[in-house]
Amino acid sequence: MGNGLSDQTSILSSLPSFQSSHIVIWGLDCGRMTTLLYRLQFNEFVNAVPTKGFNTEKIKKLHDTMIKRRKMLRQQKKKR
Ligand SMILES: Nc1nc2c(ncn2[C@@H]2O[C@H](COP(=O)(O)OP(=O)(O)OP(=O)(O)O)[C@@H](O)[C@H]2O)c(=O)[nH]1
Ligand SMILES: [Mg+2]
Repeated sequence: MGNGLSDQTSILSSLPSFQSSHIVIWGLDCGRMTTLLYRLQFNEFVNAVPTKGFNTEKIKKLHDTMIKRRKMLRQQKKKR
């Protein structure tokens, strides 16, 4: 999942538009949850070590992505 998450924008753009939200990623050991979290946060592959407890990150990229997508949609509408 970490390496395979090549088109992050398409995944994020399928989420509903929101100002902020809490998202819990929960799964089996070595399920690549940490890899996914840091891929979303830093937009790069981080070689994660097994998590003790839990990781938490505030990701502003989601909102940025929504803004970019809205701008793109507005531009597309104007062209029509
Ligand atoms: N081959 C391969 N390995 C990956 C990929 N994504 C992540 N990994 C590796 O899989 C291992 C587990 O990833 P983690 O993100 O630590 O998994 P986790 O779900 O957080 O696991 P725990 O913290 O132990 O519960 C790490 O060694 C990663 O480097 C991938 O796309 N391909
Ligand atoms: Mg982990």
